[in-house]
Amino acid sequence: MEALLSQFTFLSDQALQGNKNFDPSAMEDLMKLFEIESYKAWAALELVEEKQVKGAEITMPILSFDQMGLKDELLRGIYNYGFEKPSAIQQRAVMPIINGRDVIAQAQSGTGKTSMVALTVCQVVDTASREVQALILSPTRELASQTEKVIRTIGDFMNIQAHACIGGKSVGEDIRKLENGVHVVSGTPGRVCDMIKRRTLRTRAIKLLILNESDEMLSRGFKDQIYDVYRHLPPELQVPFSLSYRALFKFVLFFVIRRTSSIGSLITVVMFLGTTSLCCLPIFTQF
Ligand SMILES: Nc1ncnc2c1ncn2[C@@H]1O[C@H](COP(=O)(O)OP(=O)(O)OP(=O)(O)O)[C@@H](O)[C@H]1O
Repeated sequence: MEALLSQFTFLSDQALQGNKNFDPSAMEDLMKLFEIESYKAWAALELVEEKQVKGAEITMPILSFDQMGLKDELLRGIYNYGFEKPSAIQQRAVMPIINGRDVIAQAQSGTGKTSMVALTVCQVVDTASREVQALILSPTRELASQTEKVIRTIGDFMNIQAHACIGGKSVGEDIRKLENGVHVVSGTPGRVCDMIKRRTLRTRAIKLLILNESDEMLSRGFKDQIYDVYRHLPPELQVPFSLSYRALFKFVLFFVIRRTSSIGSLITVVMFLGTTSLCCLPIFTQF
């Protein structure tokens, strides 16, 4: 796997630098191999107890919200929302994100990914500052606005200010809200890009860019807009991705490689396989 990854980085660097020796078909072949190898690795890991897995750095699941070291007001918001304990994906993915890692989190629908995004954002944001510190991009208006609502509800006791920046809604209202100052923006790529270009959405304090259902965003043709947004963000940005369950991993890997080959980063992959029961297979991959 390590040899594959270094070849991957080599090829993506060639692509990024516009090297004329870059061979897209070699990249495609490598992607296929990588996918097969990854799935083999995950399938093998599924057979063993998490704590016995060797050769991969493992994040142990954190079984209660109390053990996550979250802000008191956030904990109140979580319990008030009716959550008693973290779901399986939350147990694995929340801490690595809070600890500043880029994370790829993939799990079935309804397993708590949106809530995971909401609670990590609430933890990372400093409400003493009124600048936008977290940006969440989603493929649909519904998901962007649902995410914003969960953030506002969970973050209610911390007085978090979130705004949904989505196509089809009033531009004037976006401008007014953003100029008043918000901590979090959850939006669709087109409208967010527009707000950034108008300089209404100021990006200098953004430390977290979350790509919600990133596979879906890329397959809907938002790739250029995502890169456009990304270009305007500070270089030391952290980028967690969420993926729908059946996502083709390679869409995201293209983005990850493109990003990590220029700045270097540590990615945590948290995946769940199995349709009837959840298997939790965290793998750290060093690029
Ligand atoms: N820790 C938890 N405890 C109890 N309920 C939870 C928890 N996390 C999420 N839920 C609830 O489970 C449902 C699904 O959660 P969420 O929307 O976050 O999942 P999702 O994986 O993003 O789903 P989808 O892919 O369908 O959007 C919601 O009703 C949410 O309130």
